[in-house]
Amino acid sequence: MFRRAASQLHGVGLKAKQDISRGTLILSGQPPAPGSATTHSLRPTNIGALWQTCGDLGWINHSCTPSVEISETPDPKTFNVHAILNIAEGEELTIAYISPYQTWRERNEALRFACKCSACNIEPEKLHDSDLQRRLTAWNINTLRAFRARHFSHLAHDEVMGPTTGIVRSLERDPELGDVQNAAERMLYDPHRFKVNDNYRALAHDTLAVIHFARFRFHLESPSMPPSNDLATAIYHRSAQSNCLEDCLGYSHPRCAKYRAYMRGPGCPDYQGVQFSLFCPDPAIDACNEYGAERLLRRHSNRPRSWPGCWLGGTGITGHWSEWSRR
Ligand SMILES: C[S@@+](CC[C@H](N)C(=O)[O-])C[C@H]1O[C@@H](n2cnc3c(N)ncnc32)[C@H](O)[C@@H]1O
Repeated sequence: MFRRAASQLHGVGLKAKQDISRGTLILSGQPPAPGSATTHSLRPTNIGALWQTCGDLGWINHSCTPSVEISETPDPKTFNVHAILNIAEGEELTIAYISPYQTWRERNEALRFACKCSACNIEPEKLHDSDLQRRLTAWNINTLRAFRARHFSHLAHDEVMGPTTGIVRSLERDPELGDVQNAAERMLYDPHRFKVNDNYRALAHDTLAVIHFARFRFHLESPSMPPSNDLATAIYHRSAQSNCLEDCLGYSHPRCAKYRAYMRGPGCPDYQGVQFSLFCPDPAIDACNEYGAERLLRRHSNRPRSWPGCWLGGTGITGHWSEWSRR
């Protein structure tokens, strides 16, 4: 999948022998026994002992916008290296030796060598924005981690996704809920975002799912409250579990028991913001979609007119929320 080759960053590095898609397992290894010798001369970094495992890992150069990442495995004796970006054939595999969510100065001080990666060698007038973006990302990550520790450290994932009314209300009362939601949304949806690594993306995704679900539940329990702007997202996350709109929203359809709602989520290539589609698995029943959409709109007719960019799609239905509400 890769080979050793001369690098523009430093000496020898690893280069992709083929296109490698994001998420691919690139190599596995075992941390060295304490005191074992290194297999070639490496300067220690804060990846620490892992460098000493050498083999191929020891040849990966650093980048502040890395393309691979070390991930732990359930077995503490092994580690994996995954691609976190799509890597084209011939491109160098790079890893972050230090946290990339620091300013240029901080990163280069921590590295103790002059980094030659493209992020460190941008035009001087772009450096300020780049530093701000990285600081903001660090702030987002810390905010999400703190929120998670506050609310979920003691809960299993299933409990989080099916919160009791008490948990839902405690989430809704959290004074930082809006900030946390913004932090998670920036990390997931901001097209100009710094490329956060997969662990942080997953953290943002989970946190947002929980917040949306809490808001959705809160709205259902308190119909006088205006619905969250992210109802569609809540439906999506809920329906991912149940596959059924009836389970999600309490709607039933006379002819189709499997009526389903889903949102084109951020993992979808044509995702364009808060957007969702409704569809019926039976393409013959176009009316089924109309019916569901109208019910949904009727139920949420008290929502603000400014409810942003939601689309209804699926068999026979494409439209904007504001258009549908006028029908
Ligand atoms: C683990 S080695 C990587 C293999 C190294 N290229 C070699 O040929 O031995 C780490 C060393 O490579 C150099 N290096 C790695 N990434 C670099 C980068 N982005 N810019 C400049 N030097 C880098 C640094 O000297 C660092 O201490």
